[in-house]
Amino acid sequence: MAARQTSVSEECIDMVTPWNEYLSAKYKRSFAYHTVRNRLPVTVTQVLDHLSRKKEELAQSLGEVSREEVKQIIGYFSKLKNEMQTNKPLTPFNSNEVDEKSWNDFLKNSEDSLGRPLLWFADVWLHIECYLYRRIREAFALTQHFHNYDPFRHQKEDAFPGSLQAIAVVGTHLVKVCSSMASADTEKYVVQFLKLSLWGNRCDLSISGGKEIAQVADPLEMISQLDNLILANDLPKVWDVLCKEPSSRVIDIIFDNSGYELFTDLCIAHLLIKLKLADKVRFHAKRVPWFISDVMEHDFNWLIDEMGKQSATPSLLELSKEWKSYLSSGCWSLFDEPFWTLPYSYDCMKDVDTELYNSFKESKLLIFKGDLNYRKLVGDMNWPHTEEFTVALRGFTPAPLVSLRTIKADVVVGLKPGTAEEVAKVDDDWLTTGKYAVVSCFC
Ligand SMILES: O=P(O)(O)OC[C@@]1(O)O[C@H](CO)[C@@H](O)[C@@H]1O
Ligand SMILES: [Mn+2]
Repeated sequence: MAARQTSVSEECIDMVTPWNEYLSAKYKRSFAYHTVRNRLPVTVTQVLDHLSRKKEELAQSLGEVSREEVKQIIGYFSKLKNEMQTNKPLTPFNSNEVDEKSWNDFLKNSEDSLGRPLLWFADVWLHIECYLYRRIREAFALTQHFHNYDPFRHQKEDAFPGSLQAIAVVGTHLVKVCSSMASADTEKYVVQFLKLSLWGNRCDLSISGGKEIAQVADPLEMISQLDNLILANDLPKVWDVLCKEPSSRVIDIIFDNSGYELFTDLCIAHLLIKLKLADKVRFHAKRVPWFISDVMEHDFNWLIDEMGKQSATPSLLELSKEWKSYLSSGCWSLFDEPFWTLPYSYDCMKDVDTELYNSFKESKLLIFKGDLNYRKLVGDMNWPHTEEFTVALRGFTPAPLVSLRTIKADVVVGLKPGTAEEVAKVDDDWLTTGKYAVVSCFC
């Protein structure tokens, strides 16, 4: 295999991402570069620090062997950080996980025509960033005691108390709305809860560098003031899809983050069932720790259990009970297909996971949450901002779908001519802070 240049400074070009090119850290004036250069090493360092701090505690509860394994993991992460910072080739996985062949095939097939592997600062940002989280997973997969360890769990759980008040306000509102809604108000409330879930996507621990973000105390009050920050708003189209009486009564929600955002997603699922706009909701979570705050099965069950302990808020007790019964009756179901933690954009789903793609064909509506799902929908490419969402999907249209996403990466489509320029005038960093949002629908 021929060696490629590995120096970061030689590999990167001092420019913004050109239009219609893939986002990549090779463009020094891009968010991808900032992420690979600064944000991702911080994520690895935080995991390292966490383990170093917990070493004693873990050795006491798991035994002396675990101490050796913590050392092994720390060594793995130091090496990983070095590989990233010195722009080394992306190496294959070797820990016998269920998705290993898919990942290694992907890496092999991504080599260039001379057989040179991917590099951290040269290739598609989406692939690089997903690879990092899969490598974090591998460090634990290679051990015995930490095989299923989620190094981000403490951050996800620690963020919960800060959003409890907001959860209580929204939960109490949901219960009230469901018990007394006039049919003329149905659209109003469905749209309101879709907006709550949209803005819930601001709560992502990966954008805040792992720091807790407390949710505002009254999100109902807040969302009514944020409409002008939704730069493309297809909510009316979403409502039309939901009202139609097609053969399918199944809705899919492809989760993003745990905690408050997850709670708002479950509120939508609750409302859709109560209003008989769906008979079944299928949720899709991640099977490995992902982008710090993404929902895994444990986080999902943990949230519903925690709600069931909030005796000061009867609505949360009621919802917790009802959601458990939805799960046991099969009205709600949770999946964690390996596809979501592969690096592929969604136009590849049909070939890479045909079963998942075919199951989506049965859906009335696919609801994709968050920034990373958006990047995978539009292929992590720097589309002109006025490009149509449907074009950017490049054929990924198994069923009607909507993306509810606050903008945290420098790609966005579906804007009216002039909108991007107007926003850029007032906010330099409008593409990366999560202040603005889009609701983009294909139907
Ligand atoms: O998908 P989410 O949780 O909304 O956001 C994930 C995120 O924080 O991570 C990526 C950069 O590291 C960005 O796409 C985005 O900012
Ligand atoms: Mn996320």
